Amino acid sequence: MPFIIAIDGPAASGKGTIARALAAHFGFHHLDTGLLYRATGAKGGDPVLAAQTLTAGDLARPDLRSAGAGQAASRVATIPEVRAALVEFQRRFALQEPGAVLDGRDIGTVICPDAAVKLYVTASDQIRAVRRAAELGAHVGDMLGELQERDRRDSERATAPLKPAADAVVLDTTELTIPDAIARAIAQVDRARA
Ligand SMILES: Nc1ncnc2c1ncn2[C@@H]1O[C@H](COP(=O)(O)OP(=O)(O)OP(=O)(O)O)[C@@H](O)[C@H]1O
Ligand SMILES: Nc1ccn([C@@H]2O[C@H](COP(=O)(O)O)[C@@H](O)[C@H]2O)c(=O)n1
Repeated sequence: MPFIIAIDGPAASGKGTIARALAAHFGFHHLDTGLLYRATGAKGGDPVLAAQTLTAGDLARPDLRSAGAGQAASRVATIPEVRAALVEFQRRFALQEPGAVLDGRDIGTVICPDAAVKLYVTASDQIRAVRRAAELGAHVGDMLGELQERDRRDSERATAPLKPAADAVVLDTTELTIPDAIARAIAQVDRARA
């Protein structure tokens, strides 16, 4: 039985940083599920058809990390048929041996409700905006508005809204360095594997 780690949380909270580090530490596969929605939004045309026909090339577009691609992703992510088109790929990915780490918004609640470890990674709005602004070379105020708008859309949508799973461990990275946040996540996984 593969070991599944589900990581959810709001935008720029540090999910991807922790997910990549856990995958490297434990030798697991990693899927950044946000990339599926970013690629769907960036493809244009009918979003449902875009999600149904995603290719490796779509996921390798160089413009997917932009704030605009994040906004487009969160709009198509409100469409139930788009989400449905992406479920099977994510669940199949999660079943790879020896284990997999998936990060997104609905991994612990919808995609992998039986995951062995569920982390809900969060941080204050302000610190997330500062970190994302540094990453993209953008203004903190612009990033703050962008993140808050996306979080609101993600939390308020009817299908698979952003929320912690009832059995998720909350990891607030506001006051944590990257190595400290990773160490806490590794400790949670070690505890579950013991
Ligand atoms: N604990 C931390 N301390 C300082 N910077 C951090 C910390 N965690 C992550 N970062 C930085 O914050 C930015 C956002 O982190 P990351 O991309 O991991 O977030 P995310 O939740 O995966 O974002 P998204 O929702 O857009 O996929 C990155 O530049 C990352 O290096
Ligand atoms: N499991 C997921 C993952 C992502 N989304 C939507 O995609 C947007 C971009 O995600 P990032 O992780 O790359 O920031 C995000 O704002 C969500 O709207 C999702 O719905 N479910």
